[in-house]
Amino acid sequence: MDFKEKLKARAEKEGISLTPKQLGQFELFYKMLIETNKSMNLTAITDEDEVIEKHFIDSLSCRRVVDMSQIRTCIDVGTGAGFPGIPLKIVYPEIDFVLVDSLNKRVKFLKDVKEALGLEGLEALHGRAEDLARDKSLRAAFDLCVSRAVANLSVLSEYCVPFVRTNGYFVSYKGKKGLEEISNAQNCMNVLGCKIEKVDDFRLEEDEAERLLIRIKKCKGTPKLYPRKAGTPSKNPL
Ligand SMILES: C[S@@+](CC[C@H](N)C(=O)[O-])C[C@H]1O[C@@H](n2cnc3c(N)ncnc32)[C@H](O)[C@@H]1O
Repeated sequence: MDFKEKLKARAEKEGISLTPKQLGQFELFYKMLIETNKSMNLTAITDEDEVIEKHFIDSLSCRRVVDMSQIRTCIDVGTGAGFPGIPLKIVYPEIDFVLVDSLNKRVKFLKDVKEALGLEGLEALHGRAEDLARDKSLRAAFDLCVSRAVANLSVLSEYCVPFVRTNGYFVSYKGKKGLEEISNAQNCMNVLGCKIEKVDDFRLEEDEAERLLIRIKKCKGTPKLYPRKAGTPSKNPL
């Protein structure tokens, strides 16, 4: 089977039906990822099957805990090479996405991906979450924030929750260590005015690793103090 056939079949098992256009966009993204990875550190995962499973299918898993048909705006914090943001944008083109990363060369790669794939309604922004969350056009502006492999849950919630509108969601993609992080995050949830509403524990078909999706609901406006200045959340987690 070629790349598109494999991805189509794998997505169908997850209940996702991909159009020829979407399959073409995934294939082009895969090619750009592998080509650019030769000169820039984007990902340690390069095998075709593994990219499909651990990057593409994994990125789409937030639909397990959020009704994506209710989402109009989404921000991906610490997106790196575009995970989970780019796969989500391909599958949900009607949602406006902002992808944020503190490494400019990765943001430049994402701008090239946007152009090549013809992704309308997607902006790649260079900056630290702690600084960008103070920008009036971004603060409390999103129905959903997603983030994978960026920081522990308390630190990450301080980065992410300020971007979410009241009653919106932050979904944190975690491995099995996520459970311990949840038990240490209660103070942080209280301070930020949010709560852990749902935890989904699952495995992907082609990967043994335990995965955890943590859905956090923002219950009220984030106090102005948060996020604290760049570097403070990770040095001194809430
Ligand atoms: C381990 S990578 C994960 C990338 C991607 N989310 C994934 O799952 O493949 C973490 C990324 O978060 C970015 N990052 C770390 N701290 C950040 C911050 N405070 N604000 C914005 N981006 C940050 C890094 O530059 C890096 O690209």
